[in-house]
Amino acid sequence: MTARIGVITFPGSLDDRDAQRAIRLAGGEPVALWHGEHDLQGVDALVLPGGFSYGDYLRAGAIAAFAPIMAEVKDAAAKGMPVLGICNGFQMLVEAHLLPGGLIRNAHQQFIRRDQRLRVENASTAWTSDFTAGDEIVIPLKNADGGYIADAETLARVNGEGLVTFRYLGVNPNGSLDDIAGLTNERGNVVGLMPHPEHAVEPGFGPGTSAAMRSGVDGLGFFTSAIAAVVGAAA
Ligand SMILES: NC(=O)CC[C@H](N)C(=O)O
Repeated sequence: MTARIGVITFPGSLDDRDAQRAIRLAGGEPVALWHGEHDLQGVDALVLPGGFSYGDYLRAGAIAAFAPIMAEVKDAAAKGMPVLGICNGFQMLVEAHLLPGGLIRNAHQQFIRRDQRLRVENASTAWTSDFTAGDEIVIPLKNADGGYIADAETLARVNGEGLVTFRYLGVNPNGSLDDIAGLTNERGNVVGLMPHPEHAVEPGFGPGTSAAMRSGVDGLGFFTSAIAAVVGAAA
């Protein structure tokens, strides 16, 4: 079977096309979905892409979390469908309470764009199984509101239960608590992160300085992982 992975476009989404392309390059079939509908078109997995949904008004991701299609996203996530939120998509997942904590303005108050080193902390999620815990990857980071916050109890829980999926390496670019760059839920099907795997899927176009074996294409593993999860579940 070919895994059908939906990419939801919101008003202000920027990286939906890149996410679709990444899915195709990983061997899946991208399906374009629209925020204002209640139809997931039978997809096997979902990507909430990066961008500036609703112009980041109120808080980044806060309005998108109430978009009509989010009702179906929540149902699908509860049933175990792999859901990936990238940057603005991560902000939506947090605002929709599908992942714990919050994302606030970068500590230095500036928009940042850099090739970011990350350590894979949890390789047992639907989106990270093609990595090994401890792997270092480099993918682009570009946002204004990437500072991860949580109360002390939540922070202890995400650290203690292995829900931290990625940590920033080298520099902490935005003041995120405990260098947290990405999280998963307990079940491992919902993952969100601030950096952008969909921009590092083609040799010659992604960052070229990775210490890992997937130099320049470190983002591809996210999509191949989810495809394997979907195909494995159907077998
Ligand atoms: N690249 C993005 O998705 C940016 C997300 C959000 N608009 C921010 O600036 O934080």
